[in-house]
Amino acid sequence: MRAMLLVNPKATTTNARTRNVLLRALGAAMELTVEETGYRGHAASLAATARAKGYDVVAVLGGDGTINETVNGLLNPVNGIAARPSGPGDDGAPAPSVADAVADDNPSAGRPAVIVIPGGSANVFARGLGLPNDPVEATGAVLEALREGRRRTVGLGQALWENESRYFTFCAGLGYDAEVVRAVEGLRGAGRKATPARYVNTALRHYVATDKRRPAMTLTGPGIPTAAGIFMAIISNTSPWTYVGTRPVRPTPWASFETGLDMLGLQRMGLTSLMPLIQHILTESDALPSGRHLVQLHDEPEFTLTADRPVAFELDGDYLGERESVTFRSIPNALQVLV
Ligand SMILES: Nc1ncnc2c1ncn2[C@@H]1O[C@H](COP(=O)(O)OP(=O)(O)OP(=O)(O)O)[C@@H](O)[C@H]1O
Repeated sequence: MRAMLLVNPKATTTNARTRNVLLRALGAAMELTVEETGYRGHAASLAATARAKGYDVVAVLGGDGTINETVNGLLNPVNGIAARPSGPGDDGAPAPSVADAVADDNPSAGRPAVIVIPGGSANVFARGLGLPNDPVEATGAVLEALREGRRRTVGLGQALWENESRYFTFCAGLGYDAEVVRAVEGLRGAGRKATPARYVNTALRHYVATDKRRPAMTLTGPGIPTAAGIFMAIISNTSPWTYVGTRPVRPTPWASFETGLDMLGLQRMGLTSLMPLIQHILTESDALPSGRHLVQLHDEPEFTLTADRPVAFELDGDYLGERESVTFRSIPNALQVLV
């Protein structure tokens, strides 16, 4: 089995020691090529190369940002760069190969499988797959999966806007949540670490500044009742949405890698509406949050959020600018993960 290991040396909890442990452990089980990412977007082009060269596996030691780039590289084989597809299942790639054609029913079969070793700050995708949030322990779990030939096929989300599209592994967001991601990215650019406390503090401070009077967004979609007056929306491909330390945060508790996309939209941003919601999503309850100011979707193949002015947009915790319309699609059976 041939594997390419992508290491982001700049990821929050990645260091030379874990890198060496992983190298030795995976190297004993597979024929391993190691590549360090040197800049933003590098993981996407390396993953696209791994797919083009017929690697069986792409392993990632890094955070959710590096995983996201890797997945986009695997699904958009031209240097990992996406063009806006014209219809469902068309990912802007060149004509399908024989392997792709064989894999029609299960598109994941035509691509390298993925190994995820958590090396970032939150590691939501790895933890959502049930891996321990420790790189050495996660390596042990992955080696066991390799020995037992275990792999899981997961669906992905895809966001499409203007002339671009991008896949996401666990979430996307429009509005307040993306404003907080943008603010934390600004702090990281100034040299601060992205700790759970920093996210919570930034969210609390930013709450004062966010627009709580004029909702910008409207939800539409095939078979979905139109809902206007939405301030913020969380789009989920799995649950939990994120973690505060070890505590899972579950605004869309029914979301899963095996179903379509879920969404939670907020039509009120006042504290009296937010406090019970925050309390609910921090519990382990499988019940959906309740309230007349909430717009909820479960297991949907496609929907669109349109805004009457540009709103902040994030995808897998990566800030992607301000947008006025984003369509979200579920891409079933997109990826095989050794887990
Ligand atoms: N050598 C590098 N120097 C600077 N940035 C890099 C380098 N390699 C990758 N990156 C970028 O760093 C970003 C963040 O990395 P990554 O997600 O792996 O770790 P993290 O930020 O610590 O984790 P999390 O995403 O969970 O917060 C990625 O989006 C990637 O584009």
